[in-house]
Amino acid sequence: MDSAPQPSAIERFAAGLDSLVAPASRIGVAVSGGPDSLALLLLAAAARPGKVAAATVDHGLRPESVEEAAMVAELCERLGIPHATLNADWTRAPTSNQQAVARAMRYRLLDQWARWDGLAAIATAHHADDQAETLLMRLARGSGVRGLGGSRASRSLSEEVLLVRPLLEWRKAELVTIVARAGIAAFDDPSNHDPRHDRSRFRVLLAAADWIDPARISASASALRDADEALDWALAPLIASRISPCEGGILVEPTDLPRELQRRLLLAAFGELGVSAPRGPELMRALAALNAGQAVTLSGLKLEGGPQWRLSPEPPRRH
Ligand SMILES: Nc1ncnc2c1ncn2[C@@H]1O[C@H](COP(=O)(O)OP(=O)(O)OP(=O)(O)O)[C@@H](O)[C@H]1O
Repeated sequence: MDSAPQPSAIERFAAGLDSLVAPASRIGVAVSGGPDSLALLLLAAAARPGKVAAATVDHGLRPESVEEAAMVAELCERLGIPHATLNADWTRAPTSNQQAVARAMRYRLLDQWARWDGLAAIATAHHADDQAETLLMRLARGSGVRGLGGSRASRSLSEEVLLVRPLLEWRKAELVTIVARAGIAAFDDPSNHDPRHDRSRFRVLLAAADWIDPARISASASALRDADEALDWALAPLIASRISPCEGGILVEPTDLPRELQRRLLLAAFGELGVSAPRGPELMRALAALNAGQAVTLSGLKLEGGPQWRLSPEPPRRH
């Protein structure tokens, strides 16, 4: 079957993938059956022959999902690529926040599969148009540097497995062309057009504004991701030198730090006490109070301000 993308596309993809995962390593591709991940499959199969396996997660939440997984399995068989269908095993199918719950399940299953099959990394097909949608969505929610940076090209999925996104600089139209040229019919997930999802609304908005170039927005997201990584790099020695244990809690030394580093230091202190991060606006209010020398309670902690901040578990309330 001659479904291989153009040599220039394979070369471009291979260069990007090799910068994320060592060329000798076997990788897994996450293929939903949509055009983006089918293009990823074709590119990976051509760029790393014999070192690619594919998996489709059947979330069991839409009646068509069985057929979609079977179609990807059949295509992989024709391409000579090993394929696994990973079935979500819900003790209780999610009723609220379904997309986020399904995503968490998907990454868990993909990670288990990668470890079982000895794959160094899982690749997903997130692309520049996704990044642009994410940035706009998060701007509309008032996100900070981290949120606006969108998806990273590489992060750990677990201790043994990397999650890589080798298509972040590719446009969706390029991926659609690769699949169409190969004569493959992709599935269309109806939830991608569901106006109840923020992402669908921003997709429509971007498509209608032909004066906005998603690749430029994606370049901004990439610059913000670099800035976010630089801030984390600057924070690491501050965590070691400015957070210390004290009787019944921990002390934080915030003096002279810019507000964004104070904010990250405070988040690190929450982490050290085993408390998950509070919502952004709540954290900003607490930060202002601490800098004004006040005491506040947040996420079950008592925070006392001043030149040094003291964080301790909130005493149990008396009834
Ligand atoms: N059912 C699936 N089986 C295998 N891979 C999938 C499945 N759904 C999504 N993926 C992978 O994840 C990529 C992103 O998919 P999609 O944009 O639908 O997910 P998302 O939930 O919006 O993104 P994220 O996972 O970053 O939150 C796809 O291109 C594909 O590589």
